[in-house]
Amino acid sequence: MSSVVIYCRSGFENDAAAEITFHAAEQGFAGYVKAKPNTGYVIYECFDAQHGDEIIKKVDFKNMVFARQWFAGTLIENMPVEDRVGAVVEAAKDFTLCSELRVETPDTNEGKELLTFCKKISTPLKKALEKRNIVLREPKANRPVMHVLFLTNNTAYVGYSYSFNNSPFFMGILRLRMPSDAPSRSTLKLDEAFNVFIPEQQRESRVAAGMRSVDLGACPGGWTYQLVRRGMFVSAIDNGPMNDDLMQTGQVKHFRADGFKYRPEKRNITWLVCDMVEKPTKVTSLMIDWAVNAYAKELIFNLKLPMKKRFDSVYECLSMIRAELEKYGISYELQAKHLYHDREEVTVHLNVTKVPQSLYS
Ligand SMILES: C[S@@+](CC[C@H](N)C(=O)[O-])C[C@H]1O[C@@H](n2cnc3c(N)ncnc32)[C@H](O)[C@@H]1O
Repeated sequence: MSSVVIYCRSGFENDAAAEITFHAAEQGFAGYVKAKPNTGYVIYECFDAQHGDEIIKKVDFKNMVFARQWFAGTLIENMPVEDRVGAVVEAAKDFTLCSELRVETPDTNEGKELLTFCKKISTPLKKALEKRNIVLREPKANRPVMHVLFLTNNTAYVGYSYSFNNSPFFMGILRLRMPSDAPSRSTLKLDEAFNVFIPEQQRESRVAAGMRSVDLGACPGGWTYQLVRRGMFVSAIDNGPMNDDLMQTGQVKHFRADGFKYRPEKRNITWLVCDMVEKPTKVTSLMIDWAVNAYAKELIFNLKLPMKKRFDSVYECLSMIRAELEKYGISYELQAKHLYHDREEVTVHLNVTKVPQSLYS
């Protein structure tokens, strides 16, 4: 496979392009990017036909911030309208047996118009692929996922991703229902972050009732709502007005204070979340301070992106975190993602797994 197809939010093609170029080069691969503004995807063309497959194995998908999904594939153009199924099957004939088929489109208005067609073709296509032993009848773990990304009704990229290194979601999008009693739509960002960053089998223990948390820039309370919903006690820091129903739960204490100055009295906070609108490097420095001083164990925060050089800005902040934590000998896991519910921002998760006690005692 000579192409890597990367899905992103429409308008972020340059950032997704810069990101795949960076990671491919870091792993020693050479190629070039084809990207058009507002198409919702970019293509990384490898100089060596084998490299598409190797890139989606060797570059850790968790390190891709702007990519919602990716796969290694080839472009099929001018499919005969009377036999598009045959054209896709022919393009996939040498694939390793895949566990499932996802017939997708870019997440754009044009893409949405194609979704009905995608649904319609899915059933005959799946049947034909099953017959040729390209896709299994029943999904099975630890097998590649086959993707068909329709760009028009007779043009598509056909390929596969590896289930150990991809997004588990259709079109790379986790769709969540907006709770009717949540105080703001931002609530979905934190809900999505918990779902994307914390593996399902660990969620019950790591995002648990009774934990203490701090929400910096909490008002009107969309993020606090998610913490309360999960049974946590929340210190909500903001000068603005907090949603009344949340205050009634008895789980929330509202402090009218500056989120950049507030620090907890005790080191008993599991979760720090932060949605203050400020320069990304300023928020990053604050998060580093909380991590280095062991004020919280797990942190989720948003970095509001500048208009230009968004890739550079995010990677600068991630480098700052790595450099500081490593300097202090702190063990951690760090992940950042341009979530589906994020717009001009990315969400970062920092899990501090070990802080040398000498740092804060
Ligand atoms: C994007 S809103 C947060 C929305 C919230 N996460 C929700 O889901 O409802 C940003 C909030 O940060 C607060 N804020 C900005 N700077 C702050 C600061 N220095 N200290 C405390 N709060 C701050 C603002 O008052 C505002 O309510």
